[in-house]
Amino acid sequence: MVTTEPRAGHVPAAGDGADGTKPGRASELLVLLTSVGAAVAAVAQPFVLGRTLDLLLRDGDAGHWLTLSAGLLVGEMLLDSLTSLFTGRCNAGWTAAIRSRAFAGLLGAVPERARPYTPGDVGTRLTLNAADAGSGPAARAALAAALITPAGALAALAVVDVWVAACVLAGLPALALLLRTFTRDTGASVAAYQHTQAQIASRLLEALEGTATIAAAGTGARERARILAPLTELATLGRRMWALHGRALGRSGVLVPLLILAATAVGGLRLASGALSVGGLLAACRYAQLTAGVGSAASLLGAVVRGREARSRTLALERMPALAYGTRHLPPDGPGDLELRGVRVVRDGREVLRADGVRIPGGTTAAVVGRSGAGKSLLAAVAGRLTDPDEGQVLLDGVRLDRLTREALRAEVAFAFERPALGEGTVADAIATGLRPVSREQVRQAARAAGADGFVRRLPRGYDTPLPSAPLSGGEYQRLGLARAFGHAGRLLIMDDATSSLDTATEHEVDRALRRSPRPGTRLVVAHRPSVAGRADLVIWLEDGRVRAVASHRDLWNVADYRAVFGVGGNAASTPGERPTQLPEAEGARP
Ligand SMILES: Nc1ncnc2c1ncn2[C@@H]1O[C@H](COP(=O)(O)OP(=O)(O)OP(=O)(O)O)[C@@H](O)[C@H]1O
Repeated sequence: MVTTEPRAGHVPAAGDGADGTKPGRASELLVLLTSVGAAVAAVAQPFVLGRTLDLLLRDGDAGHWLTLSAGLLVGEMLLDSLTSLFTGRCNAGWTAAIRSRAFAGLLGAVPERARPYTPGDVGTRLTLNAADAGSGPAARAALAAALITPAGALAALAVVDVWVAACVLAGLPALALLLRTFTRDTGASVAAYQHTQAQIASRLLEALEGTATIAAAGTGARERARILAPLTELATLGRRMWALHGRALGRSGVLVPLLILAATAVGGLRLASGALSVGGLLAACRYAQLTAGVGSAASLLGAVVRGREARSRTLALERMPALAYGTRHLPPDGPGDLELRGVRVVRDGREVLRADGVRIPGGTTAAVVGRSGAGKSLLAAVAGRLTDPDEGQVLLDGVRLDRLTREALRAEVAFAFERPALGEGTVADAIATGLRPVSREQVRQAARAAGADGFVRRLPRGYDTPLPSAPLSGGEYQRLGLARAFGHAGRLLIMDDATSSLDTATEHEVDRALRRSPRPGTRLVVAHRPSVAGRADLVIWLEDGRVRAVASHRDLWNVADYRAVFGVGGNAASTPGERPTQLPEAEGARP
């Protein structure tokens, strides 16, 4: 049975309650309650104030109406302050939850699916967009309350004087139209603005990664222009958003006073005809003002629209497809037999890998060899289930990888990459990080096997040196990545270009140390050097995504096409089986 890994969005993320409840929900409710309370107080005020005025004019004593007026005023102020407080808490809670869910979605996704998202784009989604999305719920609650005020005010106005109410009602469609146009236009601009922001961040990060290349090529000015190119568009979009805001405010700035003026005029006529008291006129004018205040919802509406667009960007990370895991475990003490059966990988409608009947006996080392783009990394990814093949199966000790539990898979299959991501802890942390706890002694052993112990001990604080302050070369960093993989290796270790920065002698030492390990396991090594392929027990030779041969390096070396993979020409026999020619001495390995 195959179970689906709990989706990132369903995993209680940092900031969620222990029961998985949404962190901002309580604050969101409080924002709604306090802003509704403030709206009710605002709607009640004109009526109470008008009544108080009438009583004062008539008797000179308004009694408890005066207290009620003061109470409503103070109450509204208090509720407004509480709304601000809860809005801050609500925004922070939602932002944290949205960010950690998006992050969890990204980390749990099939790496293949995460590839199109550049680091800059991801950074923008996790920072700016998460914050905008986190402000959305409170803005929505405030907007709902903000609509209560004009609706309530209109109803109260109808009670106070139906003619003034009719006058205000006649002007409302123009205000509604204004808000509708604003929402529509802002939505499109905000989406484009957020996209362009991400574009600039992506280009900046790309350039930061390639500073050495840029400096060497002297292309700094061109690079700067490339990064800043979308800035013109960003500025245009920003100006357009401000123009939309300005236009909405300007139009409502004309419309609202006109509406209030008309309502006051009608109220004045009603007062003159004796149909309305002085207090009634005061209340009617205030209600007209509150009803027309619907135009002020524009800024809240802007925040809601911005939040909605930003949320769709964080959801794209949160809902990335995750690998499904099974419920099976591997047979204990299995040798690590690996088999690829009818494997086919298709990308963009093109078959990029086909491997059928490829068997790697447990405890042996297999080198994956082929020209650039032949499918080596893809085969390594499929063999360790970083991605699933579109067809076929991969079996480890007879069990399909996709039937294994996540723990069984990751405990028994370790990866080492060309550019490992080791975090910002100490050197010891970098090696020890993994599914299983690793003792200090095991950290040292792994480092020794990876040829890292010597340089680590020369670091200012040895294994306790924080990585960001450790002056490491590319090859040394790579050896720490190897040490981590060795420290956690189960029955299958996959090394994808993981020794590319090592000199041949060090690489040879690493290989020897691995062979001496008490449980060597099976190793799949993506190899670019004949020396590595020469030391492997067998070679999987890939050509244009297909397995051209599985044989020993010694046998394959007879084939001119195979030698050409390593850039070695010569007129040796071009079919396997003939006597092998010698490897170049410089590579230090003979088949
Ligand atoms: N996500 C993808 N979308 C489209 N094509 C892809 C994708 N992943 C891999 N490919 C294609 O599959 C082929 C094999 O890629 P792979 O990275 O496995 O090559 P490789 O042999 O490891 O190359 P190199 O030695 O240069 O690293 C390439 O043509 C590559 O463009």
